[in-house]
Amino acid sequence: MPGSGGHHDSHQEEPVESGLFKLEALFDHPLYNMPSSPIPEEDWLLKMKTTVKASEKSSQMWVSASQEGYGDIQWNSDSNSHPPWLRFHLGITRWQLYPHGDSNMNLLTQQLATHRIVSAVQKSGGTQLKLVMSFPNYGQAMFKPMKQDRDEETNYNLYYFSDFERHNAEISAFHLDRLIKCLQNDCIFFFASLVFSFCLSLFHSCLSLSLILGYRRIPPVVGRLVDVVKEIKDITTDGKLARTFFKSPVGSVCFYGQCSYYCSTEHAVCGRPRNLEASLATMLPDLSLATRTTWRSPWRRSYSRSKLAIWETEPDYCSSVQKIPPYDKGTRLVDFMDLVILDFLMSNMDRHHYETFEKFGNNTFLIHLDNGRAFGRHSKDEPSILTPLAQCCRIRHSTWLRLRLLSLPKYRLSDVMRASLSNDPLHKVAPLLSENHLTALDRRLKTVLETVDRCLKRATEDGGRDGVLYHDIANLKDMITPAG
Ligand SMILES: Nc1ncnc2c1ncn2[C@@H]1O[C@H](COP(=O)(O)OP(=O)(O)OP(=O)(O)O)[C@@H](O)[C@H]1O
Ligand SMILES: [Mn+2]
Repeated sequence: MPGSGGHHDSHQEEPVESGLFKLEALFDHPLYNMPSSPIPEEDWLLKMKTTVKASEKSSQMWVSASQEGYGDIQWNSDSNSHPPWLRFHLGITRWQLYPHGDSNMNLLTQQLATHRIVSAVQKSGGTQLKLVMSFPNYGQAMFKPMKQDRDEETNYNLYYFSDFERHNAEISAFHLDRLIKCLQNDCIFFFASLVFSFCLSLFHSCLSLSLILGYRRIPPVVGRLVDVVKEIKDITTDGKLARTFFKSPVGSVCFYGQCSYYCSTEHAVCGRPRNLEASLATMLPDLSLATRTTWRSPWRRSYSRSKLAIWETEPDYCSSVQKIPPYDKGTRLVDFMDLVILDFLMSNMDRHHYETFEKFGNNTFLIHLDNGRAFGRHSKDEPSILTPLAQCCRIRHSTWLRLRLLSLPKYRLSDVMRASLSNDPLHKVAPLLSENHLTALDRRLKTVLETVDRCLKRATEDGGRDGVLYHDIANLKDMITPAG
């Protein structure tokens, strides 16, 4: 469905404060407070060695490192002494990157936003310029610089595969992911009668957490104003990066690095005159500790100006995907639909691959990395992103209920997103998403719900809705219907 040409719909822009109340109310809703069963040993991604022999101590990475700028840190197995990034790593499970209401998130994001940057080197591999930054406590973050003003729309003549990455898209995707993500397998089985008392006990701790409350498939991302001289040029050990710094005609400090897209004088990123907006994403555990599997999206675009992908011409494409592992079993197909919905809402056409942690095999959540090409246009929607949902007509029940919740005025998606994003440090510089983008979210949410409605209608005529809704919350069904 084409967009409304950029003009606002009838509802008035909400002040952030009332949005914050909505956000609190949303996070207080039972759909966002599912008690989980204890996590079995094999469902943790990493394990800390609890006993370290004195003889082994010196070989421990964080004890032996003596790089300049790093503090002398003594960590032991007591998790209170762990820095937030390590706690984040140790909290990753088969079904989510971090738990709901995780108090560690506040500290983690705060450190990303403020801690001294002791190293900044280019990330090898990616197609566009990005840096890996390190902090005194050995934490690391992926840095993506600002390339486009908030109100600017990507040129309509640019193909999705030539679009550039946006720092505010990375930040906004993280917030959106927290808001719409579904419940995970480990939360499915619980006693309905316990839910409300449990939620009540969570209520206070939820309220006291003003920041990130956890949706869990995108590593935490924050915005930060970086001094490109002090925090990159002066400290980098990456000679190739350092050589690309220059002063622009108006005296701004710019650099462009080395990569296969947009790394040239013409596409340099520039400070004002030295301050540059950027996104910093928490790094996942190193691949040597937790290997990841990369999966090609079955609905991948052709990445060609002229060719179409099979799914664009084959209406029955989903039935063949559903027969192929891992989409034939478990939650993979509905997890993929969750990703599709996220991508449609933020208009990300660049989801060619997704990753999972190898340790968990086929039975695990999908990591939603690389969201930089989202939020490029607000005045146009891209219905083809929803094709998998339209073709498969399959969605997690919990996701569908949450989406309905977010379509109600009481929890309106644009309002809770505005409020959530107001917690980011860069909000002070300018709102992370312009009003037009927020309005687009509500419009697109309506389209998603209409797509599911069409599926349900067709299924009801054919004899049952079970083919559409993947029942992950059967017990709660009657208690949490948003309309109720
Ligand atoms: N937070 C993160 N922690 C660890 N690794 C990450 C993180 N974000 C991205 N990566 C890895 O870095 C690589 C490049 O990141 P990203 O996909 O964002 O860049 P890109 O330039 O768009 O790459 P591509 O062109 O392959 O899509 C990816 O392969 C991904 O596995
Ligand atoms: Mn990419």
